[in-house]
Amino acid sequence: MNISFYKYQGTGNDFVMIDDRDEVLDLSDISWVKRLCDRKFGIGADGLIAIRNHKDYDFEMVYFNSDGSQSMCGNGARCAVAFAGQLGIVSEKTNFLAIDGPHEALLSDSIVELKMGDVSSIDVLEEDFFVNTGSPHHIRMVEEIDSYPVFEQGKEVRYSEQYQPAGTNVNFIQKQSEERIFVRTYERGVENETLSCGTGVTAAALAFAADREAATIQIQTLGGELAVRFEKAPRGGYQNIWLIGPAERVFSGEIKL
Ligand SMILES: N[C@H](CCC[C@H](N)C(=O)O)C(=O)O
Repeated sequence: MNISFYKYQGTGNDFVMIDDRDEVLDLSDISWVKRLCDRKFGIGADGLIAIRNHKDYDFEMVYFNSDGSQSMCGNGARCAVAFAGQLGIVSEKTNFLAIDGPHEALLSDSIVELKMGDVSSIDVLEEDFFVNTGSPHHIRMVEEIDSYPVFEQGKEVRYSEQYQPAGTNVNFIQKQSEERIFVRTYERGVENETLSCGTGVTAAALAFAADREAATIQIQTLGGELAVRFEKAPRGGYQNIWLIGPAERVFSGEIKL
């Protein structure tokens, strides 16, 4: 069976996007997901997203990491909103469903503002932090982030005993100012450093500015610039968390499944 696909990227986190509203894809068999994401034998991507109809929302996004595992993906969700705009499913505002629940998003030109789920707590782990922003994230503040061994250190934390069996994503942060951080991420399910991670920079911004009533943090990643806005919730935790940045179509094609 041949299928059409689009390739999108959000600050260098890249995805195969498929309009599966006619539900022809077998989402229970992940072998084709891994092949399409393979950078030598397939299209090549950090992840793959299938868009499906849903009776209660504009659309549903089903996200797969390149190893076939599923999770919430912030950059992928921003790209899904841009793709839904391209398909004419949404215009400026949308409500869609992802694995971690419903999300609101705003689309203007190639900028997508994505409302993330509320965060109930930030766990302090000696020098580090842990935050779940729809997917799990370990956060470590470092100096000299340019030369930091992200792959080696990220892999060690991702497979450490404390996170077995599910594992975690691992984000390294360097403070650049009170309002700006540089974030590099080792991503679970990609099992490598990615150029950016949407749920990761959201977790990093919350951990960095955890004591503020409200904040907008600019985040530099290897793949481009993102911003995260949030406020403290009255009964603890954080709410009105928005992930903001570009989402762009790179190319389209057809491939044999
Ligand atoms: N690898 C992550 C999911 C994708 C996260 C990242 N691509 C994002 O933009 O949030 C995980 O397995 O939890």
